[in-house]
Amino acid sequence: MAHRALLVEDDNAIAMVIRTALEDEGFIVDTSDTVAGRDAALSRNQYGVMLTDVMLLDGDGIETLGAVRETYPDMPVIILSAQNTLDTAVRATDRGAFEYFPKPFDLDELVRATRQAVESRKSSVANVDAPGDGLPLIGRSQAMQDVYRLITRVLKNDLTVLILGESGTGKELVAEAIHNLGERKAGPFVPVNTAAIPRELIESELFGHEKGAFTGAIARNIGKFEQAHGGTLFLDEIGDMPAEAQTRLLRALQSGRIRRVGGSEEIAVDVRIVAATNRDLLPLIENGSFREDLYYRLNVVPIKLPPLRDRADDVAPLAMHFLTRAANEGLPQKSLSDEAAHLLSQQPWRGNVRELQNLVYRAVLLARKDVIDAETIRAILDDSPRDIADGGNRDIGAVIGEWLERSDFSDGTLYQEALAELERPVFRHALAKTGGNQLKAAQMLGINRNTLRKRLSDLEIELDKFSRG
Ligand SMILES: Nc1ncnc2c1ncn2[C@@H]1O[C@H](COP(=O)(O)OP(=O)(O)OP(=O)(O)O)[C@@H](O)[C@H]1O
Repeated sequence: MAHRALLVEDDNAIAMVIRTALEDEGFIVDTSDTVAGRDAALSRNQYGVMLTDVMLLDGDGIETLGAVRETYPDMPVIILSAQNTLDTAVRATDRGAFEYFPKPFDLDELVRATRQAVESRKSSVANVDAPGDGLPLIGRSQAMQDVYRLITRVLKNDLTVLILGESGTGKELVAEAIHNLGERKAGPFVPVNTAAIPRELIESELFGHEKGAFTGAIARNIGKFEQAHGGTLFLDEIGDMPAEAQTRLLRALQSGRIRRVGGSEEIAVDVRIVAATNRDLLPLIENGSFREDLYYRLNVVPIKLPPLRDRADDVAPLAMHFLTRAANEGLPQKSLSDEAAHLLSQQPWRGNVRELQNLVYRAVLLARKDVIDAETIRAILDDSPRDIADGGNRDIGAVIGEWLERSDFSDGTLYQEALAELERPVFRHALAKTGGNQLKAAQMLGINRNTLRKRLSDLEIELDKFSRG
């Protein structure tokens, strides 16, 4: 049986393209370009699915969707939007949209979703509170649109989410958005950085301990799982979790119960798990340092955050966002010249959004005029760890050859000098990657934090070049 679809779109060209594609698929398609026309069509015919634009000639297709959903609760609605913000995506799904397609969209994917919608006839979302002031996630690139769509799919359920992406891509921000926009928002959001806790304390951190459980356990301690009861537990840097803790975590996830270290009682906990890592877990599974069964438990809904260099369109809006934020924090109000914005959009951003944020704050402090120009940006970039780190790409053999031409190293320092030449770019890369976070840098390097601090001082590496603000 042919399905009837209602297409509400005021851009004639887009309407024509979608209509043709759907008709090719066997749909009978009616079109309308206004809210009033839509309502009239709905009252005349029964539709298997409606596809609607947001901004229509006489109103907002999302704002008026609630009434449509009330009258036709079984009709799936697909939103087509040029306002590609997380807010629009959330607004759309809150009003009961089945799917959300940011423009420009992939036509094949839209047709597939339309077919799926009429076949399942399920309305994905019931009435939900307005999203409130959810955290801002800036960026309208296609890659971020995909992220927003995934986020909206996990807001009304408790599915475990695994957020993947390089350091500084916004994994924690996404985890917070899932919590703050979801149904557990009244409960606690409890982040745990599993890499930052000493190995011997991680179980007690997660599950708590009873008084006297081990030397130093002078009082009962409630772990993160129990603290997150009714809310969301955000397990960050999950790829760095020690093996024993992985086993206990898996057991807790399977049973929904935890046991405090040194305790005998099993305690039921109601938590939503959102995990994140900047490491590629598959090789860790292969080499035995990450449990495969835990991986499958966590990887129910993977959300991959793209590196900033793959979404150059997002750079300028993010920079503007940080300028506003800096001003709200009491720093001088600055704007960005077009040339400066263009220059920023061309950088490789190895430290991703965090690196951009640090740079914008430095620019705000450095710029003498109200408008941050390309020259100021260039000066910061030239002075940044990236350049110095790239210096490490020089062939170390050639460098040593040059030294030996100039000196016979009779003072016996060749070995030390050569090591320092190697260490400098390694440390700088590690610090650039972690936005100046010494703990994380030390973990990446596999050296003690105090050793790192000492070497940084010996090598006269200035930390503030890498850190925020
Ligand atoms: N899309 C975004 N919009 C606005 N701010 C962002 C966005 N993405 C990241 N940020 C900001 O960049 C900084 C780094 O983000 P976040 O801490 O979430 O990254 P992460 O991926 O968890 O990093 P790590 O793996 O190093 O812990 C934060 O200050 C965050 O607010």
